[in-house]
Amino acid sequence: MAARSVFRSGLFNDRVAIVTGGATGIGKAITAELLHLGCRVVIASRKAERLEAAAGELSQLISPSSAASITALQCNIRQEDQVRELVASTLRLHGRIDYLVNNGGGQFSSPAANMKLKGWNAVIDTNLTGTFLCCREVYRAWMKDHGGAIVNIIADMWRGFPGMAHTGAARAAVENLTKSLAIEWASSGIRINSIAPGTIFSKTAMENYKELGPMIFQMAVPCIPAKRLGLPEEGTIFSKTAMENYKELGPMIFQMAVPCIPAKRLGFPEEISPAVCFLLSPAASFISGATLKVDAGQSLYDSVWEIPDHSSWPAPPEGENVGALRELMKKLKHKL
Ligand SMILES: CCCCCCCCC/C=C/C(=O)SCCNC(=O)CCNC(=O)[C@H](O)C(C)(C)COP(=O)(O)OP(=O)(O)OC[C@H]1O[C@@H](n2cnc3c(N)ncnc32)[C@H](O)[C@@H]1OP(=O)(O)O
Ligand SMILES: NC(=O)C1=CN([C@@H]2O[C@H](COP(=O)(O)OP(=O)(O)OC[C@H]3O[C@@H](n4cnc5c(N)ncnc54)[C@H](OP(=O)(O)O)[C@@H]3O)[C@@H](O)[C@H]2O)C=CC1
Repeated sequence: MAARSVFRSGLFNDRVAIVTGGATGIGKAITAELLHLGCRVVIASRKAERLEAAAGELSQLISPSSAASITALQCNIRQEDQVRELVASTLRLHGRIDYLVNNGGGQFSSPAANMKLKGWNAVIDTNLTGTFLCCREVYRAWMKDHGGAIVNIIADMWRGFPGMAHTGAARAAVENLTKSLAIEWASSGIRINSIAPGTIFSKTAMENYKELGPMIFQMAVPCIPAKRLGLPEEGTIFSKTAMENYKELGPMIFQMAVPCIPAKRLGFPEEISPAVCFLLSPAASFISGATLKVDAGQSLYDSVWEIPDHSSWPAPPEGENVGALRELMKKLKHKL
């Protein structure tokens, strides 16, 4: 991958950053740009092999004259002891931590009614508790006395997140956590902000959704008068084999978003990393507790979640306005 940046090269010379999830997708683009700017970057996530491979690949981008370096440290951000060890190892290695990018995270798609408690907890633990633990550990071990900058990657959950209710709840909580910490830690010279990406395509992000089968069937339930899926012996929709046919639709979920994006195309990780670098940089020296949406306006526009036509709501209260509308509709019907 080629790193580019609109920022002055050397901007982050002698600075040290931890990027969780820094081996793939958005995190990898952030790491590449930080390296390009001279930063010493520690990337941290669960899959050691993928982490090492990414560190090897990204180290090729570093020019011999650069102060930049990259180190891979395995860490599951859901585990308090592992987060503590990540921070301690980074300090042993580099003696300082200037920046933390809480990018590691994710979820699966499922209607809320089908989520198991274990799945709900996995998503909350990863995105909310993991972010909290990383913030708290860098604060206690370094930033409390030396200051620093933190960026939390959240999501486009401004109108809820139907189909991924767990992540919507977790990311909204992280946005609020960002505000609390911006105030509690201001006196240490810490700035903390969030970035809310729109729909961003990367191979690893897409692979996470390869099994969309059950979701697609479940999404049909509200449209079925019986309000349940038909069984094979009833000659209708749902069967294991029918579902298998839709297993590979995962990647489509990204393409399906395009009509809802004012830019009429997907975003890419390299369109998130400059915003992260900006918020970490001295150019953002007066910005804290803020959230920057990097979504081409998607959050202001349309939603991929279809609400089927229905008449399930209680009737409106009778009165002159309801009566007037009824008369109007009757007249209109006659005209048509
Ligand atoms: C329509 C929307 C428009 C959406 C339009 C599309 C826009 C996309 C916008 C957002 C994009 C991104 O964030 S892209 C980033 C995507 N990348 C990632 O998500 C990577 C990280 N994700 C993960 O690791 C996982 O998704 C996560 C669940 C968080 C953690 O998984 P783990 O295996 O580590 O967790 P465990 O502790 O083992 O628990 C797993 C439990 O989670 C549940 N679970 C896990 N996968 C599941 C699945 N596919 N379906 C059901 N349930 C599942 C089960 O209950 C599992 O338990 P059992 O029942 O025992 O098996
Ligand atoms: N792509 C998109 O459209 C959007 C993405 N986002 C968010 O941006 C972030 C990056 O996503 P993206 O690059 O797209 O997708 P990826 O799947 O490529 O990245 C997710 C990264 O998080 C790491 N990770 C997941 N769980 C843990 C954990 N428990 N501990 C440590 N690391 C973990 C993964 O590594 P490993 O599995 O090795 O642990 C992986 O590197 C995520 O938080 C994602 O939810 C938000 C909005 C939209």
